[in-house]
Amino acid sequence: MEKGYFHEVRCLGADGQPVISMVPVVQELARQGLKYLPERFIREKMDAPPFSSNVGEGEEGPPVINMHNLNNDAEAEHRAMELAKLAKVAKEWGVFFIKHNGIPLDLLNSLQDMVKGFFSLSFEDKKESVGSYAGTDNLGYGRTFIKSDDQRLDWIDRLSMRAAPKNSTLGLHVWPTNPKDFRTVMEKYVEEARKICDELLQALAEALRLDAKSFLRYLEPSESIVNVRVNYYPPCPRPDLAMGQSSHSDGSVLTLLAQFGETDGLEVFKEAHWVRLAFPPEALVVVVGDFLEIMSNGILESPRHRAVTHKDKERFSIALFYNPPLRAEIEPVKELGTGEIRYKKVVMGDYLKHYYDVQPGKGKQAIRFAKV
Ligand SMILES: O=C(O)CCC(=O)C(=O)O
Ligand SMILES: [Fe+2]
Repeated sequence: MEKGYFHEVRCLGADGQPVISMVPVVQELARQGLKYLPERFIREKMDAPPFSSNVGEGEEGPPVINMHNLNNDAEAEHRAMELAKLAKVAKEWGVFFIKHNGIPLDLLNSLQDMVKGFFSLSFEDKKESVGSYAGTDNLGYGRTFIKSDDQRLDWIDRLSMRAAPKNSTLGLHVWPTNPKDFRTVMEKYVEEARKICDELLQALAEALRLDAKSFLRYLEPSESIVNVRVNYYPPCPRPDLAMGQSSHSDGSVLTLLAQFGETDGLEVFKEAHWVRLAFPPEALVVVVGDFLEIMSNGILESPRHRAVTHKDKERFSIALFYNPPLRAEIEPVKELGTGEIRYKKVVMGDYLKHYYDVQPGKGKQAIRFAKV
């Protein structure tokens, strides 16, 4: 391989012993203008991208939810209609767009400047800006879900941080110090995003005719956990052979996804097809996570989803994962328990440990841990 920049990732070698795997920094490969795809990024046929179909707003894609109408002050009739729409899309897709979400446009623009500012730094400056990698490889600047030295790699670089509870550093220095305002801006965004998640969790419970607090009661503001992950997919020499992010479901209650610009890339698995979602301008995406699947006794299912890459275009997405504290015990809502109970009570921390143990898995492997 060319003169290289590498993420050093602790994982297991062929003999099962811990090794440091040298994972190429994808952005640096793209900066070198590679014309071919290095072998470690070539995917097996089965999960290669070509089986996708494209859908946009108003076609067969998931309808856009208008947050104005979900507001408690909205006209009763409008609210009831929006709740019905929400129930339908959440059940059928497990993923949907929201508009009129109340996040000021200038905040989203500043966030974009911060994120792009960080990724425009040299590799050395990024390392200096972030300070340290996480002990496990799921926080900090680098790579997630590298399990073995010979694993096929996604075409992605990442920056992951814990944004709540506030000031929970876990002893890590994962917040960039350059750009200077990165943390302040991201924390402002997280504050707004969290309000949206709370409103949605209340609305989802009502949409399923449950007590409004059924899901929210796990997410006490001072204790709940917000992890933010910036996904950067640089231009890729062979999008037909590579994957930006492999098929997975999210280890969250809800995930709120923002992307910059209109370059698509998110695909959802529905009725045996990968469906490429076109982002309406200024919309955010909401993804049902594994914990909401458990709480709703499978009435809502966390969708398998993945991200593809483009030949000449880069793409950024910001995923915000919203979760109760690690000691919380999650179980199907009691009111749903009149029929068959399909999920066991799980401790958040135990489930997440399992989730990280099986990732990168084949789609929805982790949830089996919670199935009765
Ligand atoms: O980049 C995307 O659109 C998908 C990101 C995602 O699914 C994740 O980070 O969990
Ligand atoms: Fe995801």
